[in-house]
Amino acid sequence: MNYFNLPKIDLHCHLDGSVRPQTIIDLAQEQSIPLPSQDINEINSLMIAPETCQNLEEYLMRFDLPLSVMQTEAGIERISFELFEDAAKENVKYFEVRFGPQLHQQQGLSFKQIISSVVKGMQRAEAMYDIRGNYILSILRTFPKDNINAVIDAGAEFLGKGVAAFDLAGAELPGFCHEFIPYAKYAKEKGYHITIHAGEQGVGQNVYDAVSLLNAERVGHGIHITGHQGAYDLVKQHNIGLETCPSSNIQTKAVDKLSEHPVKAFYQDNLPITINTDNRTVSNTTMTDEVRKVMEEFNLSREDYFNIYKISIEQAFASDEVKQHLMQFAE
Ligand SMILES: O=c1[nH]cnc2c1ncn2[C@@H]1O[C@H](CO)[C@@H](O)[C@H]1O
Ligand SMILES: [Zn+2]
Repeated sequence: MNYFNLPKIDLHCHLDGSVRPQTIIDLAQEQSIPLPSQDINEINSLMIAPETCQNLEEYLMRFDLPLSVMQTEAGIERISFELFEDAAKENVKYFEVRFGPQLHQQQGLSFKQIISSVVKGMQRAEAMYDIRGNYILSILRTFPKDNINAVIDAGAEFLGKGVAAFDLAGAELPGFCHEFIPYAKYAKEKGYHITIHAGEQGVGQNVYDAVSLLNAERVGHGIHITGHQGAYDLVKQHNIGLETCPSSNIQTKAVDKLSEHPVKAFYQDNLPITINTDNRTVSNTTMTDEVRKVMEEFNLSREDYFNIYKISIEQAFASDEVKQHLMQFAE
């Protein structure tokens, strides 16, 4: 099967984990930021999470370098444009990209400037290529909470105009959802969709909490509902979208190897799974690669692929018009 040509939908991809290595070099030069090396291969290898990565925390250390050049409006706009361009060129037709506005204030940008820059970059790509998109605002779970509502307020102006959802990301501790109830509620009241990273690092209860306490409509990863019947049943009953990211899960040791990934078992049990990249640079992947890996490892057919494509449309935080457009590519 020609995986490159298949129409694809990516609902879980981080902007800062998906920066082109050459862009890091260019922007560092423009902004006089010292880099550990000027060699593109060296920069590339500093950005990719190594095989020896032991957990999510080690994986997350790869984000400091790209974030150092994502502190100006022009830099953020360019990186956003390039990510949508890269995705469009491998036939991603709809793309939801997430990022943490709190991570882009090292040089004093306001949340409005930051969010407006990512949206501008996306819109520039939408005008040039056959791709549609939306942004998801990720709050870092380990950061102080005093500016979360300010992020939500700044993003609310862009709802329906490039921003669609609220997310929690970063290191995953058991029981984290309890601390975020008022923020998720506020985001929902403002009109955000809700997706939450949960059940990535072993704790199925976190998925249960994300759905029951935070009103999550989708969860990032969610694979550890396998060990928690209550969470599994809740996901099934409420048709909660599971944003699976197979390569990332292997790097962070969420699963030991692809054959042990529950994506196929979930699919066979009619759970709404989607296939996504998580971090194109840090996980050294593309949608073409993720789709190929899953389909070949689990012997999925073309019909299975288009079933998953349609699940992704159903789970997308997109307008009805965009969903209809995406249905044109379905078989
Ligand atoms: O797989 C993941 N699980 C949890 N957090 C993540 C993952 N990938 C990236 N980030 C976190 O999200 C922030 C905003 O994009 C990144 O800076 C990183 O800390
Ligand atoms: Zn993620």
